[in-house]
Amino acid sequence: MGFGTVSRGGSSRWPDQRLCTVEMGPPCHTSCLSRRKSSSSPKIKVDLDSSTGIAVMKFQSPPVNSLSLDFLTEFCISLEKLEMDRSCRGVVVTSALPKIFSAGLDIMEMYGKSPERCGEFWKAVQEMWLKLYGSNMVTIAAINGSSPAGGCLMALTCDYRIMAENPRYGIGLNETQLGIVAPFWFKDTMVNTVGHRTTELALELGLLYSAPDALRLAWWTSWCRRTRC
Ligand SMILES: CCCCCCCCCCC/C=C/C(=O)SCCNC(=O)CCNC(=O)[C@H](O)C(C)(C)COP(=O)(O)OP(=O)(O)OC[C@H]1O[C@@H](n2cnc3c(N)ncnc32)[C@H](O)[C@@H]1OP(=O)(O)O
Repeated sequence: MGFGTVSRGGSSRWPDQRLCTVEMGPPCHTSCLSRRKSSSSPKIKVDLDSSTGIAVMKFQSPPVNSLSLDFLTEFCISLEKLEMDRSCRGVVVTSALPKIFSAGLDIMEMYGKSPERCGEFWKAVQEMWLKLYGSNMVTIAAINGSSPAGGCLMALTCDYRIMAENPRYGIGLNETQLGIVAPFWFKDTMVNTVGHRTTELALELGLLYSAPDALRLAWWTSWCRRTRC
């Protein structure tokens, strides 16, 4: 898989060349197996291959990988651990569930909760964004399913995006369709990737894009024809 250039950088872990290639090669032989580190929390599984420096973080929170307080907390802890592991240079975030990358913020977290709990949840959403956006590692979203609203934010916050091509999968900040205004920093993250005009239209109409449509609008430089990638 090949990826395009980005405007961010400044970390020693970024490759010298601005064009970065990630090889997802055949299964390793025995000597390589010892270089693999796995860790699993209830909602997130992480596999780090120290020989390549690439970690794969898989979301495993059925039914839809919604971003609950628990999920976000586990996500931040997993990212921090990788951040502290000097053998890790890049992380691929993806889903272990069929058809869904992430359904976005957990709606149940925003209903009938105490002000304290709401505050804690909202802080965790912001923390996820800050940690992912500010990561020293190369971050890649392998979007193997639908990714509305907060799921889209997470993908946009990564340095690169690859999406599986399937007409049933949509990605976008569709909050308007839900009667919610996307927070300004959701909007800014989208502007940084696809520009003002596309963002304006997408947010006004609450659009969800298919992989080829999103590619045309420069959401990413690659998409994957397999339904699972
Ligand atoms: C306290 C906060 C203070 C701050 C206040 C400001 C708040 C502003 C927030 C603004 C930003 C908002 C960002 C968001 O991300 S809001 C969430 C937006 N996401 C959605 O609306 C997704 C809706 N879901 C879907 O479109 C589909 O479910 C999906 C395409 C993801 C999957 O479709 P599928 O047909 O496969 O599955 P189902 O629809 O049958 O769903 C299966 C079960 O999953 C539950 N579900 C779905 N989405 C969510 C979700 N986001 N949170 C929690 N639960 C979710 C769904 O209800 C089904 O459950 P049941 O099986 O129990 O019925």
